[in-house]
Amino acid sequence: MAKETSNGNNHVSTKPPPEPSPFRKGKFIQGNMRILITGGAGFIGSHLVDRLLQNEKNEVIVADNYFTGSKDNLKQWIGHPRFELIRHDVTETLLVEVDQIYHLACPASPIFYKYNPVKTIKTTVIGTMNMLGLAKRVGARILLTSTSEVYGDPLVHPQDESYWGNVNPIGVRSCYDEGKRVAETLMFDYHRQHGVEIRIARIFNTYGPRMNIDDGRVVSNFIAQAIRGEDLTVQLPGTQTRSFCYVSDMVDGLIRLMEGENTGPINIGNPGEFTMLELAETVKEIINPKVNIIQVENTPDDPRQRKPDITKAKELLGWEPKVTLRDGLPLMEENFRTRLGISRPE
Ligand SMILES: NC(=O)c1ccc[n+]([C@@H]2O[C@H](COP(=O)([O-])OP(=O)(O)OC[C@H]3O[C@@H](n4cnc5c(N)ncnc54)[C@H](O)[C@@H]3O)[C@@H](O)[C@H]2O)c1
Ligand SMILES: O=C(O)[C@H]1O[C@H](OP(=O)(O)OP(=O)(O)OC[C@H]2O[C@@H](n3ccc(=O)[nH]c3=O)[C@H](O)[C@@H]2O)[C@H](O)[C@@H](O)[C@@H]1O
Repeated sequence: MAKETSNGNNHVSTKPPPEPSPFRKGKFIQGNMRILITGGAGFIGSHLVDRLLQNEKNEVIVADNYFTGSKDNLKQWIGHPRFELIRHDVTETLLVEVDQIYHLACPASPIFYKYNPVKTIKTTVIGTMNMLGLAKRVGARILLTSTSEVYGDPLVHPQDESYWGNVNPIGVRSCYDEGKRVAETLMFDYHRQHGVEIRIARIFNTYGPRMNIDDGRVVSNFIAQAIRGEDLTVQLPGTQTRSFCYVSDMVDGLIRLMEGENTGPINIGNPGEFTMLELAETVKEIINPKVNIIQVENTPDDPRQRKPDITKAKELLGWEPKVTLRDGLPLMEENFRTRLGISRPE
């Protein structure tokens, strides 16, 4: 019987987990932990690489198609003996021998995931199926970075993991929301049917250094606009809320989830909740008090409120975020100023 790691009886696998590599069972010498990170050239993935490679017992392989990520995010590791970078699209089969898989590959910013919605669905569905097939073959544990978007435009506030969501199945965001919902389903089906060891993180808006400057997400937009002295574009109505988690806290939560005994899904996010107007005011105050805040049209199906209930993460992972928005914004500002080549006025 597989270990009881899940949150409901019908979610617990009746199959033993697939056998890990014989290398893992070596009596005298245990090899390094080999970790695959799909989407590791992206924003969260590259910070995860940094953290995992601090442990000398870890080897990291990144597989990424560079759609929204870049080699630049990993330049400090290229040529390192415990690091390998593969240009690979997860919608194709990948044959590697690994012990753990952090499966992040997927465009995350709405403007990027809506750019080619069919490809986004292929990435979430076929990509996740491919990674689960790999996990099954090599006996690896796999963690999926799911999203708070599985809750859609939530009718429950704050959102806890038992909420099934309020998602438009045919809207312009559905390629991502529904794609991630199917990815979660696939994870639990491979767990129940094949015993694959799974972990699911439901990530809430995360920000920090290395986000693409023209990424389109709200924190990167406002910071780049404030540094350039442009208007901060608050999309209507401006009263919609989000909860923003600094990337170092996120990486810490993901590793704890991977190393722990719970399948999830577990919300990982910062419960501090802000309206977009409040966020704009805060960015203005901290980065450039001279800029104007303007209101612009929004896109369809934008969720009106979002705030994680992180009781499970606290209890099961001993995790809670440490970095407040006011502490995180200046860290991101510094990184954006360097990349934009605009220093802080004296
Ligand atoms: N940042 C957030 O606020 C947030 C919130 C919820 C969930 N997530 C999830 O976390 C993960 C990482 O998000 P991020 O913010 O770092 O985004 P990101 O866009 O910076 O990173 C995604 C990475 O995946 C790669 N990728 C995309 N499609 C691929 C494919 N078909 N094959 C291989 N690689 C592919 C991209 O090139 C990029 O490097 C995503 O799965 C996203 O859905 C992020
Ligand atoms: O937490 C999550 O689960 C999701 O968070 C974000 O999705 P979203 O919250 O829509 O991200 P943004 O594009 O940053 O939008 C946040 C809010 O800011 C507003 N916004 C955005 C950009 C802008 O310039 N101005 C502005 O007011 C949007 O209307 C929206 O209400 C991520 O990009 C998704 O990948 C992720 O899954």
